[in-house]
Amino acid sequence: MTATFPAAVHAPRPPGPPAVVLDDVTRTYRSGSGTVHALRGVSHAFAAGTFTAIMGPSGSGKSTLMQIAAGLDRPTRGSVQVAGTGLAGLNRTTLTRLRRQMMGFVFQQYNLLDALTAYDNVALPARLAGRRPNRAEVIGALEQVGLHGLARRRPPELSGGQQQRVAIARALHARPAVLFADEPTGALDRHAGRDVLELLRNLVDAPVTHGPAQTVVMVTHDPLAASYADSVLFLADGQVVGQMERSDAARIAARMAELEPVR
Ligand SMILES: Nc1ncnc2c1ncn2[C@@H]1O[C@H](COP(=O)(O)OP(=O)(O)OP(=O)(O)O)[C@@H](O)[C@H]1O
Repeated sequence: MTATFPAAVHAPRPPGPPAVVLDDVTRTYRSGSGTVHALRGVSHAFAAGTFTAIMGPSGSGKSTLMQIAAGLDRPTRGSVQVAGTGLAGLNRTTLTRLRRQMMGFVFQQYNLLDALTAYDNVALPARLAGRRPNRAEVIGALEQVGLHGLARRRPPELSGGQQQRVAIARALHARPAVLFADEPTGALDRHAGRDVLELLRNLVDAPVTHGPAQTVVMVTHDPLAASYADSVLFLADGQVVGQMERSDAARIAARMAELEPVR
């Protein structure tokens, strides 16, 4: 493989208190053919103000871990805390409110509303939280991701890379404590993917003027994407089997190759 060390070499930031804590999380699915152990006793603390990539072979539990960390699914056993709040006892309404206040999402398929303009997609979380969006800030977020002048376009009128940047502008504007990204570069070409990764890196590195430091948790299959993170968490068969700090794509790829089942 020809992976090179990315331009995103970054200075370490002193670790803060955890933004997300998983404690002995197990998730079991019952299906027609039996029981699937998607996660088996996973414990991990994602420090605030850090960027973590989650990697592992297909079916190792990455998406399940992210869904549970974001309160979109509940563990069969174990507990999750986000910004100091335990998710276990929360009812659906409180959980939805916490998600809107604290979390942002960037998925492979952009999760934008096609009927809304880029501007209105960025302003949506504020509106959902009952706040009036600040026009200058919404435009500022779009400018920050290089979409100056495209505020009135709807997602179908934008390229994949531009749509993903709208999703990131929405996260910039909402300033969630934790941004969950699931294969955010999966549908993009190399150039657009690099732009997105640099934006995610900048979210974490930007000086915190108000509110909590931003934390990014990203699921990816791509070692080059993972090399933008402070830390890479490796899963296999529903368990954490390793962690690498500030590593380059070649070393991450080598670790992944050890985990992939021989075909
Ligand atoms: N709703 C479900 N019902 C039954 N089994 C499920 C369900 N969701 C996930 N699984 C199983 O749990 C395991 C972990 O799935 P998960 O999607 O978390 O893996 P992943 O590492 O994200 O995989 P991929 O890289 O292929 O997206 C797999 O064996 C999967 O088939």
